[in-house]
Amino acid sequence: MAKLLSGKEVTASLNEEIRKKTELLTAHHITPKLGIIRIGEREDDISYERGATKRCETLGVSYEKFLLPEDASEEMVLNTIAQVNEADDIHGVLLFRPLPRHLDENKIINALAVEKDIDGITDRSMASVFLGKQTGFAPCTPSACMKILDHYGIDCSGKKAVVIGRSPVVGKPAAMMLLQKNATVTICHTKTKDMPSVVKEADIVIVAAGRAGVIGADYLRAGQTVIDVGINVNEEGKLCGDVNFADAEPVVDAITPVPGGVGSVTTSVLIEHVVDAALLKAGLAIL
Ligand SMILES: Nc1nc(=O)c2c([nH]1)NC[C@@H]1CN(c3ccc(C(=O)N[C@@H](CCC(=O)O)C(=O)O)cc3)C=[N+]21
Repeated sequence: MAKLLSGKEVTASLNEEIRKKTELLTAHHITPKLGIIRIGEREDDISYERGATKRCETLGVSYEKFLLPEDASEEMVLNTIAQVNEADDIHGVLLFRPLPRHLDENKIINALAVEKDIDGITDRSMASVFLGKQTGFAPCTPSACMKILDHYGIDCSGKKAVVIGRSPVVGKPAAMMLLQKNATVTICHTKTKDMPSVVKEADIVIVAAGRAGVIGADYLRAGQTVIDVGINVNEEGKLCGDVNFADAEPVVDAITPVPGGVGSVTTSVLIEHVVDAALLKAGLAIL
């Protein structure tokens, strides 16, 4: 039976740190504020938004939503970004991805002020992750994976790590963060040959495949730590990961559940980044 890596436990300790930081801000009459830009009505954007606004409320962070229709023009979106960039009271911005197909994602993302880019989506933020520098915020989801490994004292140095998925939001930055922790890193993707045997070699597996339950026992072995990034809704309407939990759990050493794993930590990291952005702006912290 695997050790359960509870996101709730990591979230609880992160929330403690966030509270200390908001107290410092309050002492300086500053309320940290999150700006949320959502284009359209995508179900997973809305569930992330619901989680984030709820967490804002419990942690004393304010927020403002900027909701645009699915068919919003590039000009409308760029105007909204200019508005949040200029808003003196907004410290960090969450712009949901992917954007609707008719929009130039690269142009829009890079219009966001880098100091407000708390989900590390701009090229400049991403470059700091790839260069191992702390000059911007790292994307929240791979950061949440690292927080879970740190919290449970899972040492990556010299270990074989496999990341399944190469998306700019999760897979690629996760691989760079594992490299920063001195792991030997392999990235698997849809063109990888004989993925099960590659994944079996790993000591640490980060799964961001983007498809429900696709990683089963044939990919896994005893001794592994498995971090499941997937948040999918199955036929019964229940949340499930990219790992087939029932198959994996009896085999591996440690695994994150879904729900209650990476997703809940991601939301806390997002709020921590808003608070950090407010501290940085006020000169109360340095990166
Ligand atoms: N720029 C950008 N960054 C993202 O990270 C991003 C995005 N766009 N677009 C949408 C997807 C989807 N996504 C979710 C995160 C948490 C829950 C979620 O359900 N969270 C629950 C916990 C779920 C659990 O316990 O596993 C909560 O926070 O309470 C859902 C979906 C992020 N994404």
